[in-house]
Amino acid sequence: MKLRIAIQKSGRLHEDSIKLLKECGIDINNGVNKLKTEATNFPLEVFFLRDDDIPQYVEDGVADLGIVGENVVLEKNRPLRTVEKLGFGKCRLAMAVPKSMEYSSIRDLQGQRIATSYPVIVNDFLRKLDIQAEIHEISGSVEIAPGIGLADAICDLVSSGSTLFMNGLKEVETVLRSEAVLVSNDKLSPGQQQLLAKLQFRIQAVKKAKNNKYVLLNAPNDKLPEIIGLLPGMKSPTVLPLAEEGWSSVHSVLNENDFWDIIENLKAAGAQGILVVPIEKMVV
Ligand SMILES: Nc1ncnc2c1ncn2[C@@H]1O[C@H](COP(=O)(O)OP(=O)(O)OP(=O)(O)O)[C@@H](O)[C@H]1O
Ligand SMILES: O=P(O)(O)OC[C@H]1O[C@H](OP(=O)(O)OP(=O)(O)O)[C@H](O)[C@@H]1O
Ligand SMILES: [Mg+2]
Repeated sequence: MKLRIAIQKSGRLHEDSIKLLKECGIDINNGVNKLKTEATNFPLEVFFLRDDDIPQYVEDGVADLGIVGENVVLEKNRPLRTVEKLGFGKCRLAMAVPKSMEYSSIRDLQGQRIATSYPVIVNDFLRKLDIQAEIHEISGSVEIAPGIGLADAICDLVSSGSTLFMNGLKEVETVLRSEAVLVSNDKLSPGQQQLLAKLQFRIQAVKKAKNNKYVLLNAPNDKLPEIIGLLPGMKSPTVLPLAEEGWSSVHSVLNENDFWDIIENLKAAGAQGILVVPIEKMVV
């Protein structure tokens, strides 16, 4: 018994998808131009596909799992289960118009021509806002559309915004925020569900580790109560005596989100020699 997972053959999600499997301790040899491969140390077969085709393959049961952007999952509108958000491929689907266009609200798109590769999502978005617009579906290079007179506005994926900028466009509405997700169908056998649970457990440990840092610092013993009060830790911080009398080493785990604030406070409270170390896996 095994699981079959579909990942992007090439493009924005390809490398991060492979990296995630590797970080989960799954070794796959992805030879150039090889469209199918087996993991050597986990019952997993990997298919390399165009991302647009992944939802359909998973729905049909040709693959049991897929790694794909939420934007594609929504656009393809297939009955898939989102197992886990993966924290990469973060982007937004946004409306953009030429820089010179005066834009004050979504009403300004009434009656306009909008070019997009996401007609389903855009239609749905506009319908809910009661805006009628003409949607032109194009499969790529969407940002060029206003410049060549094909459309008045576009709706496409944005992350840094540099593609919009280079094409003389400005972002005016966020339609959707997206990241890569692990999806599955509901056809998994009990044995496959167990394998999926095992994979999900590893993914969660990798994700948690990425969001946290291991922090070591030295503190004079009289400052310990204040410093320990600043540190969350997995249970509580570890305190070990230093060779030098009156000093201790304090170890803890900090979340990426409040990391800088806590570090500043630790320093102000008298912590010295603060070391911050990445965590490889984290199981709580
Ligand atoms: N600029 C970006 N920053 C971050 N994530 C992005 C960006 N652009 C796209 N993505 C995410 O990566 C996914 C794949 O993007 P990519 O541009 O590689 O797709 P594609 O050209 O349709 O590839 P394919 O050849 O597989 O059809 C998108 O569906 C989206 O979820
Ligand atoms: O805001 P930015 O950082 O500039 O990113 C946005 C661009 O990235 C994606 O295309 P990609 O580069 O993946 O190429 P593609 O057109 O081949 O899909 C997307 O379709 C935008 O064109
Ligand atoms: Mg595609």
